[in-house]
Amino acid sequence: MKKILIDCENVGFHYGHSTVLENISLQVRAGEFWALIGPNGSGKSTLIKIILGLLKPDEGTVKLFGHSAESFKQRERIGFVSQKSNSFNSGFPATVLEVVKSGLTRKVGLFKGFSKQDEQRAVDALKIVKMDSFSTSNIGELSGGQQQRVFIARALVGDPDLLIMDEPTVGIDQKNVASFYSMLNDLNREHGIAILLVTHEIDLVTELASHVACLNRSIHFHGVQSDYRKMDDEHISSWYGHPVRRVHASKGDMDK
Ligand SMILES: Nc1ncnc2c1ncn2[C@@H]1O[C@H](COP(=O)(O)OP(=O)(O)OP(=O)(O)O)[C@@H](O)[C@H]1O
Repeated sequence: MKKILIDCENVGFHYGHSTVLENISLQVRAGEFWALIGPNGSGKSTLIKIILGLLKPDEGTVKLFGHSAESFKQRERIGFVSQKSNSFNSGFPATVLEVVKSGLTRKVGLFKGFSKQDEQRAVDALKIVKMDSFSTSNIGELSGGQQQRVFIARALVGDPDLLIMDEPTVGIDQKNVASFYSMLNDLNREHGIAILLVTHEIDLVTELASHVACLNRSIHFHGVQSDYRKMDDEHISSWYGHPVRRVHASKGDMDK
């Protein structure tokens, strides 16, 4: 059995009197690719914040790599990319390489210089996301999709086992979304990095993901992708809160 990286057990969370999450039990294992889907306001970002240790659950427990989330020290084992990463304007004074290296500050220390080896790691991370030819460009001069690739490289530079992403394709134009997902597919299949991806793209991404979790305050389905695909749209619509019709993209669409 593969190692459990994220283990949520009966997690509950409230903002004031409003219950946002209840009874969430979810396990993400090494090498798996999870899509976390659900309608607006269903608690996806809140669950991610709890997993990242930014919010404390009111009920239940979260373990990361077998340790309680509070005592988990090896934060570099988890890379995080949010939906707000791609927001630099053209005047922002940092190169692509500098942005990627900033992902090492937790490891290296804020006031220590970067070594040659750190530099090389940043270049290697940029190669993985196919952005190495932009290393000296100013981050603000890149498109939203390119910036988001750089943020993936920044999340990868610490050599994580797990990448958590909260709607990383927000702001990326539709024609670049498929190639972005294709890159995630490579990260997962070729580099063995486990992925937990929050997304609204219920068609494309569930072709990619090995597992799917459907959230709307509680988990309505979690399991392997093939079982998710067998569910009928009416069933999904009933917990989604509005009609959902999935269009099954072929895997070929992803590789374009
Ligand atoms: N800081 C906060 N204080 C109070 N309520 C909040 C706060 N953040 C989120 N909420 C509420 O909690 C619920 C879940 O929000 P959350 O952002 O987790 O949902 P989501 O599934 O990520 O939504 P979306 O798909 O729209 O990004 C929503 O009703 C939201 O209004």
